Amino acid sequence: MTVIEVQNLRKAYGDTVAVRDVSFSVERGEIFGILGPNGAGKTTTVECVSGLRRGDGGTIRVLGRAPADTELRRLVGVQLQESQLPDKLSGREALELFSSFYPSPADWQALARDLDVPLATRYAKMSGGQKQRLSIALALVGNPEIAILDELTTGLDPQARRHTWGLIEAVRDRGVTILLVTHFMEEAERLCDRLAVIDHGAVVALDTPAGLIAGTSTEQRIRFRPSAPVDTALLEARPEVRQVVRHGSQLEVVGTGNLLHAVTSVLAVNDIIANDLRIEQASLDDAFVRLTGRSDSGE
Ligand SMILES: Nc1ncnc2c1ncn2[C@@H]1O[C@H](COP(=O)(O)OP(=O)(O)OP(=O)(O)O)[C@@H](O)[C@H]1O
Repeated sequence: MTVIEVQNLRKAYGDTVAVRDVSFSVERGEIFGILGPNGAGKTTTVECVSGLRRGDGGTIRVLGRAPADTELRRLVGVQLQESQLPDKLSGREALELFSSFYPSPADWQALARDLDVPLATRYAKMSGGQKQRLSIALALVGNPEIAILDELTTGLDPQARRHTWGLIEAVRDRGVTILLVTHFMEEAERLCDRLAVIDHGAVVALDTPAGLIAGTSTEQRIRFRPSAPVDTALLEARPEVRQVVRHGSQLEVVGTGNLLHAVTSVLAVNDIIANDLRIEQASLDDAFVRLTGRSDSGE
């Protein structure tokens, strides 16, 4: 069942067209990612879905309603990139206050424990990571059906980031649908069921992480140190092999299909052992570069 439907969304700020043409739909229970370089229009898109901004064109439906529908405040939890709270509010006060807005809130103490939110610290005194963890907890405290998380792990150290991924998966396992904006390829690959790659205000690809990677290249590279000299013509004679390159004592074989089987069977017939064998395949980074022409996501 579709819970978020965005069709031909457009939004400009004066002369700057932030979102040119964005369409995607999110199914109940999935973690749907929006990935793209800086300034691609990701935040503007999710702000329109959250009802915080109005698009100039296109349609958005969240649980069948228009984003501004007040009923959605109860059903959708939002964690935004730069949430600002009053400086004097402590973690405990913020969680207590927010949970009082909802008819059946989550156990905020358990959330604070899971996310390591400092309860006694005032907002102004919190580190960037602590503020971030508090804002994630606030997005989840109302027990929402949908959680919208923008750059949820930016500013967290790698360990805290991995811990947060586990928490997000646990939230999804409770049936919450998650719309996630991220810069991090590893995060997108690990967490998202499907991804929309946005560039210059438009969706340039929409697929599973594995589908995006497969669309990039089916080519593989195998590197190894042969235990004895190899007649490279024997490898090149195999249809799976496109190229064999020597790098000192190492051989690199580039090809497609069941390349590993092709290489190991040639070596086995010739009593050669492949030492230090490594296989390289296309990654989500490669897919991102192909789709956006940029070498990183702007971290
Ligand atoms: N309030 C605003 N007023 C004017 N221009 C804006 C505003 N917010 C965003 N923009 C511009 O709109 C474009 C898209 O911005 P947006 O924040 O949606 O992108 P983003 O993909 O989320 O980027 P980032 O990864 O840097 O957060 C950018 O050119 C940005 O400078």
